[in-house]
Amino acid sequence: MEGGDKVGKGEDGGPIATWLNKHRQLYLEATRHPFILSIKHGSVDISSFKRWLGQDYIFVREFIPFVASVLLKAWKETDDASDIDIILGGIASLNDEISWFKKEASKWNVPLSGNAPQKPNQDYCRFLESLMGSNIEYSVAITAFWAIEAVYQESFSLCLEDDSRTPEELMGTCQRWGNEDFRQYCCSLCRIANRSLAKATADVVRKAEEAFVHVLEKEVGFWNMSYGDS
Ligand SMILES: Cc1ncc(CO)c(N)n1
Repeated sequence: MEGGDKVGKGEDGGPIATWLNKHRQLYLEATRHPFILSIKHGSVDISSFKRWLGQDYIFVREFIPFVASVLLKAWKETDDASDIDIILGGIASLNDEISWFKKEASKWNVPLSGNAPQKPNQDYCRFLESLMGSNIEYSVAITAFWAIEAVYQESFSLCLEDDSRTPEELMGTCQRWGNEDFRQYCCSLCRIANRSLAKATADVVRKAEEAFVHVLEKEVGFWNMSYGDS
């Protein structure tokens, strides 16, 4: 099965399906990274996993205000109340996620406080911040939001496929983002983004595509950071 088809298209086509084709190579780099494949194949280096865990906690803490900013834009710019419900659901699951990170970090002896963000993480967080301003259109922000969630969904669901040899102690991590509910949630975000883009000007659509590409690049950088040695 081709990667982008599962969480990408939603049911209504739209620009996102086109972008997934156009940027397929980069999308695959982000969703089939050697780090994820090493989890799937059972050969993952646990120190890489621990580095990813510590860094991702820092990222998720930054991701919360970003999602809050998307919620605010939705409230201002859309007349569809279900957008708010779906984004609010995302915020609720981030609340669970923070607790999960704390539990998981203590299980692996990964310190969470005083853990400095590495360069690719800083770059990614700065990019998130650049999307939080009120000058950034809802279509652009919701597209980035969808892409950020979709990369994790697509990546971790690979580790749950029947042929995977994911280590038992990493199954919880893979299920967190690879599960069916999270996939559905990503599909909802994709539909919202497509619908919003359908009403946007050509200039905004172009900016949203750019944000999508940036997310993919930042995700690759983030995986590389976890995977590298030291
Ligand atoms: C780097 C990164 N991208 C996406 C997600 C999904 O929430 C995450 N937790 N971390």
